[in-house]
Amino acid sequence: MSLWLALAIGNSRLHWAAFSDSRLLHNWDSDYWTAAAIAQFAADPASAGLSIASEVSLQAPVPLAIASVVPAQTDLWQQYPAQQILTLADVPLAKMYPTLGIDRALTLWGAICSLGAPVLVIDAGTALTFTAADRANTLLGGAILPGLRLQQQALAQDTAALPLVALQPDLNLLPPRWATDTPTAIRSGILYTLLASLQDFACDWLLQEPEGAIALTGGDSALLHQALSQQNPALAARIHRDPALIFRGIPALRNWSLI
Ligand SMILES: Nc1ncnc2c1ncn2[C@@H]1O[C@H](COP(=O)(O)OP(=O)(O)OP(=O)(O)O)[C@@H](O)[C@H]1O
Ligand SMILES: CC(C)(CO)[C@@H](O)C(=O)NCCC(=O)O
Ligand SMILES: [K+]
Repeated sequence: MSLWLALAIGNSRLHWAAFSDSRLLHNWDSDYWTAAAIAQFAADPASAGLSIASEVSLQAPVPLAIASVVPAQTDLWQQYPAQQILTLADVPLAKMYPTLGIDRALTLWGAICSLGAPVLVIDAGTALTFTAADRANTLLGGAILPGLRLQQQALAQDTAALPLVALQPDLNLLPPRWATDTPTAIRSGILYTLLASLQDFACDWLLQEPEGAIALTGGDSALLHQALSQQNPALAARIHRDPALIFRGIPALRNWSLI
């Protein structure tokens, strides 16, 4: 079995998937790697302690498809000998604009490959993005806002009195909306407005495309899906959560040849 990896470089961390031919075996997240760790991995992949290492034989260097929205990280990984950097030109979507993030293009393409078009993707990452395609795989556009952690950090960093709070101490319990202490007021403000944004974009999407699919991915997708299922169970049930969405369409990219 020949193994290759896909690496999506986000603004907070790395997202990985292991593939055997076009089959996605397994996906996981990690912190950023140092240049030394990358060089070590190129020479001796088993040394990285990847959890797939025991199932398959790892040839050095393991082929690696990279999608990055962080130029400094792209530079670092360009030193890796068996990499292919994915670009918008590889993604078979029409009407992409030149500065569209490759993660948004790939995640949308992944959603089309797994759910079909038309589809709306909600990526709850460092930035939270909405990105939609019509039934002809044409990008309709979308929106970008600060994600959950970024909102918490912005409040804590740019005010004197507001602390950095844990967003939801109990995943199964939405905070009271009308809070009477500071940490709960922050949780309420961020969570209820994010849920409102999500519902507003989703409702607009379903007006436009009543049979359209909706996919949710990103580091905060579990929390947001759980919170939404308490607030709006019918909408939550329509939303397909898939942490590996960005990887689903990589084997079906343009000119794809397993690197
Ligand atoms: N270990 C972690 N590091 C960073 N964020 C985490 C972690 N665990 C959970 N999160 C949550 O995940 C969110 C970031 O999501 P994700 O990891 O998908 O972002 P990213 O892919 O690095 O960023 P982007 O795609 O927007 O550039 C944060 O808002 C945070 O609440
Ligand atoms: C919006 C983010 C940060 C989400 O990861 C990324 O897709 C990006 O840097 N995009 C560039 C701008 C755009 O997509 O319009
Ligand atoms: K920036």
